[in-house]
Order: sequence, then structure tokens, then C-alpha cells
Amino acid sequence: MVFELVIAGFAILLLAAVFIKNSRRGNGSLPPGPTPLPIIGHFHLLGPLIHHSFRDLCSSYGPLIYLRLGSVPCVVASTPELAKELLKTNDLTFSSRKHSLAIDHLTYSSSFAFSPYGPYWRFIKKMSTFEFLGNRALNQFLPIRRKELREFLGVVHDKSRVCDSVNVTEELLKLSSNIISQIILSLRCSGTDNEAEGVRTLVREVTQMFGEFNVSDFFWFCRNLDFQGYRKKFEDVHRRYDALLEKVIRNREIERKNKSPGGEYKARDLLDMMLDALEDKSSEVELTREHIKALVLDFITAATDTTASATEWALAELINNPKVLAKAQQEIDTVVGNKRLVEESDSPNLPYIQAIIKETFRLHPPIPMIARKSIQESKINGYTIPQDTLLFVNIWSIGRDSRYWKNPLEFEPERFLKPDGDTVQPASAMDIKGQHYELLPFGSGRRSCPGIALAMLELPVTLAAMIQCFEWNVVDSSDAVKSQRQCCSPC
Ligand code: HEM
Repeated sequence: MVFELVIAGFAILLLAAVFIKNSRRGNGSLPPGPTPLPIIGHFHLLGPLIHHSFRDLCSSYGPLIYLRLGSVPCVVASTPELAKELLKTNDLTFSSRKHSLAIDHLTYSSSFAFSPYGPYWRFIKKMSTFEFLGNRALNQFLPIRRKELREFLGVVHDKSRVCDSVNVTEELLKLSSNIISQIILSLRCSGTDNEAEGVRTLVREVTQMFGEFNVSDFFWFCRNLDFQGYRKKFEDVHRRYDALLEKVIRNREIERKNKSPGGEYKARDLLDMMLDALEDKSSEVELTREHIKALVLDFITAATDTTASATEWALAELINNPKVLAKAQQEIDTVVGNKRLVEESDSPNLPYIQAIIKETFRLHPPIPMIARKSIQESKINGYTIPQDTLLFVNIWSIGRDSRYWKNPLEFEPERFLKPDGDTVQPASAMDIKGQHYELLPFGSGRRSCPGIALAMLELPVTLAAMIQCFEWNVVDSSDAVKSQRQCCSPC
């Protein structure tokens, strides 16, 4: 009896699989892909690092594949040509993003980074591009970045004296979080500022929740169930975040009311800009307090881990490649010397440091796949991509593909330098602003990263200062990177 039941069950599964396969053929023009299983689709083919699994699937089924993750249809692209076709030629079609229960709960359903392409998104994009992340604002915030970098170097220095090793991961996260929370809220996490520290802790919890796998996001019949108990966690974090941000906003409103005209000048942060827009009855978009709270979360989560992880990977590669490290030290010695600390204004004269950053992005993009959702049906390479399909452009696998890169797994920053007589110039032909589809660390097109200019100011100077001030090596292989200090004079 049991045996018969097993056989019957197996037959049903097989029939369902054949049905699904035929329905793909019936549709005819979907990109190729493995046969899905009933209900779970292709989930069983994914390992813990999804970009690795997608690379393997693309090498078996082709550069553009179609998968079903539970009930969610998706396509994966893994060549620069397809990246261009999808993100440039069909930019508008793939201009949306998939929501998850975590995103909806935690960002008041008002996130900018996850909002559909429309008036609200355009309004914030304009404000971030031209105002708070524009050249003028970035110049105004230079003293903050300079002070934070010195503070960071000081902490690494002090801790390494006391403990002879430092958790660089943690310190880099504090550095990027301090910079962005001051640009956005004029708050600094110093350990004594409770509000800033509270925001930082909550943002870390939120970042973790965004990355967790929730079955309810992929199986429509689980949408209202909560097997993993996430809903309660989301509600708890949301309540604490809302209370904290409400307090920050209320304090700022009082400060604005009491401000005397011509009082002390302070660079306008994002919160000021949003409160101006909130009060402006003629503003092109009607904003709410929820929009402000969601935007703060959007920007802090988007800016913190990405910048810290890029610096950490660059450092890890330098430690593992002593010749590259020596060349970088040589460049800093020649251009900056040891009488002063390297500054952001030195970056254009440090082409090797910039090449190290690009090489780090190629091998370790902080966001390994660009994720979008289609708002309409499209034809790509002769295949039909239906509306509401999730798109993944696997920039991690493109960066390691031997068809586009010589010695793809080697860390060779020289590939980004072009000899020009005796000097080397930054390889302008390979910039990272989303025009060269072999290297897309910040994405491409209208939804590309608005923080690129800020990140590219922070990264070279942070890395150069770490090289200038300390000698680096790994002291414990169980941690990502630790430093052993031997401080030089500038810091
Ligand atoms: C090394 C640092 C960073 C990397 C590698 C990075 C990478 C990315 C990528 C790949 C995207 C998706 C782009 C696309 O879909 O085409 C993105 C979006 C975004 N990034 Fe960054 N980012 C970094 C730093 C920052 C910073 C410093 C900020 C804020 C100041 C920021 C804010 C955002 C926002 C708000 C979005 C969503 C944009 C939208 O949906 O329109 N990022 N970033």
C-alpha cells in the first residue's frame, strides 16, 4: 500500500513536471532553462551563494536563462552584451524592483530604492542627484569625511596598541555609517550619542532582515502565512525604528522653528531637504513623514555595507598580493610623502590606487547581481520576457569570465592602467559609471546607484590612508582582516 502511494505520488510529480515543461514550450519563446519541479520551481538548484548557482546554470543553459523561484518567474543574464540590452536598450522595461514582506513592513511601503519608476522616484532621484549627493553638497560635506577618516585611523591606531589586533570590518562599518548618518541626519555614532547609535543598530538589523530568505515572498499560497516567524520580528524592528526616527524628526522641527535668521551656518542635510519639501505645499510630490523615514533607511542601508565591504576586500587583496601593496605604497610615497595625510584631492594623482579599487569591484562587487523587475513584456535576443519577471544581471560572474578578462581570477590592477610614455594614466576607457558593461559595480541606467560620487570620493582616500598609516597582515585566518600596526608619521 505504502509502495503504491509512493509510486502514485512520484507519477503525479512527473506529470506535473512534464506539464510545466510543455507549457514553457507552448509559450515557445521563453529563454532556455532546466526543467522546474512542481511548486518549488528551481529552488532546489540554488546554493547559499545564489550568484554562484546562477553562474553554473548559465554555463549549462546559455547566457540568458529562465527560472521559476517558487511562483516567481525570473531571468538571469550573464554577458556584458545582454547587460547592455537589458539595462540600456530596455532600461524602462526593467525599471522596477521586486518587493518583499521585509521591505514593505520596514520601509512603510514608501521605499525609494524599491519604488516603481514614477513621480515619487523621479522627485527623489532629482533631489539626490542635484542636491544632497550633488557636487556642491559633497564639497560641503568634505570636512565631515575628513574628520571621520582621521577618527577611524585614530581608533585603529589606539586599538592596535592595546590589543595588537583590530577588527577592521567593524571599524570600516562604523566609518561608512558615521559619514552617511551625518550627511542624512547630522547625527554621529560616537557611542555617547544614543540616537545615532540607535539608528546604527537598527539599520544593521534591517540590513540583515532584507537579506534573509522568507518563503512567503516566493510562494503565493504562503503569502499570508508566517512559518518562519518573520512578521513579528519585522513589526518589532519597525516599531522601534519608527519611534526613534519620529524623535529625531521632532527635534529637528523644533530646531528649525527656533533657528534665528542668519544663525550659525550648517550644510543642509537630507532631513532638512525633505522637511522643506514636506512643508512646501506647492511641491511637485506630496510627501509624508513615512516617506522621510523610509528614505533615511534606504540611504543608510544602501551606503553602509557596500562602501565598507569594498574597502575591506581591497585591503584583503593587498594583503594577499604583497607586490601590489608595495606598488601602492610606492605611489603614495611619491605623490603624498610622509609629512601629511593623504587627502581626497590627491585621488586623481593616485591612478594605481584607483586601479586597485576597480580591480576589487571586478572580483568582489559589493552587490553581486543587479536585481530589477519588468513592468511590461519585452523581446530580448528573440525570447519573450513576460511582464513582472524578476531580472538578475550577474555582474559577479561577468567580472570573472575569461572571455572578457585575461587571467580573470588574478588580482591585477595593472589591467586598468594604460601606459602613456613614462607615466600611467587612469584607464578612462574603463570607467565605472555604467557605460562599460564588463564592469558594472554601481549598476546602469536610470536606476543606477545615486551614491557613486560619494563612494568614489570615500574609497580611494580611505584605502590610501590605511596603506599610508599602517603595515598590514593577517594575524588570525578566522577573521576576514585584522591589522598589525606599525604607524607612520602622517596619522
Ligand atoms: C561601494 C559603494 C556602493 C556600491 C558598489 C553600490 C552599488 C549599487 C548598485 C549595484 C545599485 C543597483 C543599481 C541598479 O539597479 O542598476 C545601487 C542602488 C542604490 N544605491 Fe548604491 N552602491 C554604493 C554606495 C551607495 C551610497 C554611498 C549610497 C547613498 C549615499 C547609495 C545609494 C543607493 C540607492 C538609494 C540605490 C537605489 C537607487 C534606485 O533604485 O533608483 N549607494 N547601488
